[in-house]
Amino acid sequence: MTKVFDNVGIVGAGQMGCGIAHVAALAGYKVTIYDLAKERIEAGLATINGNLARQVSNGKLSEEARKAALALISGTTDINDMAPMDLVIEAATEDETVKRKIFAQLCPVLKPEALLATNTSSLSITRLASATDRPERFMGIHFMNPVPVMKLVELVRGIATEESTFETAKTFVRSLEKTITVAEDFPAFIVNRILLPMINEAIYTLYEGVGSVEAIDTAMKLGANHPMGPLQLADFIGLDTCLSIMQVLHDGLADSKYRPCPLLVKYVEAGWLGRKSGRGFYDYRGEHPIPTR
Ligand SMILES: CC(=O)CC(=O)SCCNC(=O)CCNC(=O)[C@H](O)C(C)(C)COP(=O)(O)OP(=O)(O)OC[C@H]1O[C@@H](n2cnc3c(N)ncnc32)[C@H](O)[C@@H]1OP(=O)(O)O
Ligand SMILES: NC(=O)C1=CN([C@@H]2O[C@H](COP(=O)(O)OP(=O)(O)OC[C@H]3O[C@@H](n4cnc5c(N)ncnc54)[C@H](OP(=O)(O)O)[C@@H]3O)[C@@H](O)[C@H]2O)C=CC1
Repeated sequence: MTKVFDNVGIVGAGQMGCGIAHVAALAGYKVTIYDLAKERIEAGLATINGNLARQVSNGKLSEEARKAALALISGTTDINDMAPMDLVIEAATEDETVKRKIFAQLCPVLKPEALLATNTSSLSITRLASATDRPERFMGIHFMNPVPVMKLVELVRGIATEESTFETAKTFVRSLEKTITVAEDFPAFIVNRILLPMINEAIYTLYEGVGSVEAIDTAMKLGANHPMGPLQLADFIGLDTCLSIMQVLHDGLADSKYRPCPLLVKYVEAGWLGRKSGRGFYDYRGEHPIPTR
């Protein structure tokens, strides 16, 4: 597959940043992951290594390809290391203030011709672009979780995104062997506009006592053939991210049907963010996940 450039920077060594680094390195890009804390980066690199090793043991990847991909990935806590990047994908926390602050620090470091993209799940691309020095070279490249497995990437242009930026992003995503869908710049785009209200409704179903965590997840897995139950999926996405997306839908579309369930708010306030914090609708701290309700 044709590579469009060599150096890809990722901001945020969370589950998405690491997943994007994983697939980009497998496609031959030199990847640098930036995050605030050294421990985050170390944990992220360990996760990538584990996921690559699993692909080797499943026969999906050769040992040589695993080693070659790992050798292409490095981590940094110094934003100045983003200077040589041709494309930077921001995959930090789903919070507009956090993302704006990152762009303010990142833009002066980048080459003028570098492309900047965000993996945001919901936020306005046009508004985020306005917080950069390059709205014409800025757009949404929205990967799905888990990135190494999910085939889709949503591409979202802001009002100022140039056609050449969009074309380069398409070539980049195709070089990762992902399928593209194009969404307009409306709150939460396509996948999350449809998926998150379903998850929020599952949380209301729990909140109103219609079913237990286990009943709701079993119902949707066996009754609707979903690979994961909606509460299991919410924990997998991260409850903070789910809440942020619902808030963007609620604020952006001004319709009460998007009101985040108060139980979701409570879990996030408790720091029960799902798998990444060890507890959400399930408790992951033991050998097997145990429903928390
Ligand atoms: C919030 C947003 O902005 C947008 C989003 O991403 S919304 C979320 C979209 N994602 C989904 O809806 C995921 C729904 N769940 C699924 O599709 C499946 O449960 C799943 C693919 C995650 C796991 O599938 P499964 O059959 O239960 O598990 P399993 O057989 O162990 O894994 C299947 C593959 O996924 C891989 N995998 C599972 N979890 C993984 C992870 N966290 N990271 C990387 N790879 C993972 C496994 O290694 C395996 O790979 P191979 O096929 O190469 O062997
Ligand atoms: N989870 C999902 O299923 C999906 C998420 N997304 C989107 O991808 C983005 C990342 O999500 P996800 O990976 O799940 O989130 P995570 O919480 O797993 O990771 C976010 C990472 O960003 C780091 N971070 C926070 N602030 C900064 C900063 N100023 N500079 C550098 N790094 C920072 C966090 O560090 P710390 O924890 O120390 O704050 C953390 O390591 C979000 O925009 C989300 O909406 C898109 C598709 C799917």
